[in-house]
Amino acid sequence: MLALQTRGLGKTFRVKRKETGLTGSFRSLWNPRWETKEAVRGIDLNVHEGETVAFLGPNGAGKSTTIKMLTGILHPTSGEADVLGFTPWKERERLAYRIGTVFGQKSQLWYHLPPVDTFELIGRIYELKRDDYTKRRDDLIERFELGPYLHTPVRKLSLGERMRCEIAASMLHRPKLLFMDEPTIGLDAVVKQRIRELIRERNRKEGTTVFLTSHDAGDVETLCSRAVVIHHGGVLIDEPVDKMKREVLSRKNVTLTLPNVIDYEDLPAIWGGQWLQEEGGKYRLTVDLKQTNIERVMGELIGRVSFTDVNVEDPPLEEIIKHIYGMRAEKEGAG
Ligand SMILES: Nc1ncnc2c1ncn2[C@@H]1O[C@H](COP(=O)(O)OP(=O)(O)OP(=O)(O)O)[C@@H](O)[C@H]1O
Repeated sequence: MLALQTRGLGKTFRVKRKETGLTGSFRSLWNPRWETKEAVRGIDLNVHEGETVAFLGPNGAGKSTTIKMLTGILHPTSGEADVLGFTPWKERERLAYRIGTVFGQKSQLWYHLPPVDTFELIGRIYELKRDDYTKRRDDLIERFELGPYLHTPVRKLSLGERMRCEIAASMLHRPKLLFMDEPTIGLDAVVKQRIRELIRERNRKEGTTVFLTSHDAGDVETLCSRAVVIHHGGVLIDEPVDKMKREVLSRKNVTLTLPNVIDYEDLPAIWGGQWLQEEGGKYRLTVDLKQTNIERVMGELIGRVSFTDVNVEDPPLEEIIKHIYGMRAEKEGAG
């Protein structure tokens, strides 16, 4: 069964045209000129119940605008969407009972209240039966380990603590479909990983469909089974994450901080690795995990370079997407 379907979904904004110079600024104040901006241009998507979909793309690609249309916050300019049997912008309230939303950059918890009070309010807003609500709340508190800060006002929580509460709150009414816009933004690696596990667990245990945007390749790799990449408002790639992993997610960036700035030529050749740009005393090595593994690379580095700090992470998603374009263009050229 489909949880979500769109056909030609598009959104155009009307924006004031920027005029140059002082005279232009005054003119646009009294007599603004308008132009249209196509944020989303005809997206076709099918998401099945229980799927975990990463909705990716560079800054300004149209991800948030699409999520806003799918949750009923924005009216589209063109096209259709069906989310759990509802047309989001026409049946927003009814849809709200069936979906959960998490916006990493915007808190949905009451800032001055402790999370436990927000949970209580949500329970009442969604008219949850008392026994069901208590059981569900206590289960989420236990799984998300919220006990220690349940009674602390949200404004005093760390970002990681708040995000766990945000996600638990979005799940209180057992939504069938979760929309998450950058749920791990700004979190440290350990908290990110824990949050991914918790979302994945809900997907496995309750079959919750997850539709997530992120700039973090780790979110895609550990959480999602399918990746949809959009660019300039249209779908470019729609494929299983496993395929993407085989092609491009098999790389890691190792950043070393050296005590002194040295010449690139003095850096040792590392099997399966390639040295990239330098910033100050930082040197980046891109490692192809199809050829080697991090343990081996670290072994080689420790014996041959003296460094003061090391950091191993996924390449930025923008880099991965660029790499995909490059590979596809090469293939098409060769074919
Ligand atoms: N209310 C608005 N009025 C005018 N233009 C808008 C509005 N909202 C978004 N846009 C424009 O639409 C385009 C898509 O924006 P959107 O926020 O959907 O991108 P995004 O993929 O979510 O980007 P990011 O990764 O930076 O959050 C951008 O060019 C943006 O400037």
